[in-house]
Amino acid sequence: MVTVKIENLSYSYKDSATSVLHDISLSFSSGERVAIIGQNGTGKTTLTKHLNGILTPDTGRVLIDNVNVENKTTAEWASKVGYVFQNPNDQLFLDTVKKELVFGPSHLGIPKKEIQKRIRFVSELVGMQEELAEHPLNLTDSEKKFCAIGAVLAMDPNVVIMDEPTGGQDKSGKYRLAKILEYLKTQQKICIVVSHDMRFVTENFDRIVVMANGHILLDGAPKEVFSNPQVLKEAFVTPPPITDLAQKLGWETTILSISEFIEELKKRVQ
Ligand SMILES: Nc1ncnc2c1ncn2[C@@H]1O[C@H](COP(=O)(O)OP(=O)(O)OP(=O)(O)O)[C@@H](O)[C@H]1O
Repeated sequence: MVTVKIENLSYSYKDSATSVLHDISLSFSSGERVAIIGQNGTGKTTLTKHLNGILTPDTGRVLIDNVNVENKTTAEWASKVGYVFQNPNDQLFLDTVKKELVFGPSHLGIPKKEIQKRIRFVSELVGMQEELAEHPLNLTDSEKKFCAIGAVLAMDPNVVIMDEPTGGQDKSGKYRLAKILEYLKTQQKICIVVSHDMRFVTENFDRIVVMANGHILLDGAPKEVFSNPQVLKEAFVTPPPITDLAQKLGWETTILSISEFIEELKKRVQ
């Protein structure tokens, strides 16, 4: 079990006159898959960087299992809070995929045998078992993302944060990501993902947090969130096309998938 609590967090970058995050309060509990959405520059990445101490709040605090994140360094939080950067080039720095996967757990003092076991499992989970000897620079952008995810999962953190993992992923990449999210849920991890891919978000998350201008506008289950087209418009969030179509047809039921659309259509023509 793990808990994350963000209490009245406000933040502005030192070189900026304007505040990025305004009095944000949120909490997450074990097994939750949460997507944070909202237009570019609204503070999603800035918010997630507070969860392992990359950034420190101006006011307010973040508690992981009731411990203030500020009380430890980012490196000390690594075993508990895994952070996958938006750009894998900001994260990968070794000359083989295997070394990237081994680096985290070996620095945590995990015994060699356990590390080997983890690498076998994680490399399969992220689809990198054939690329372990490759230099990360030789990987495709999609593979680099999975390598970066694998490097974080190899530390077995209870909180996993991924910034834009769907960026540059094709259908099979998104399918693999969905499988990873499913696995993390079975392990009761908290998984917080920043994404602009509304279809991926509606299909794979239990909860969606909508941000605009450093504020939380909506926070709830996908159906609840996407039943607020006016508020989403304010956040410059475009619902998945199928949801949009149903709303334009004037249906009160919030539709999130093609199968739901067909079911609703059948009811209406009967
Ligand atoms: N290191 C920085 N120094 C100064 N300002 C920054 C820095 N990083 C981000 N910002 C600014 O803070 C605001 C929020 O940025 P942030 O990256 O958190 O938004 P975001 O919602 O994650 O955007 P995106 O969806 O494009 O990733 C933006 O105005 C951005 O220009």
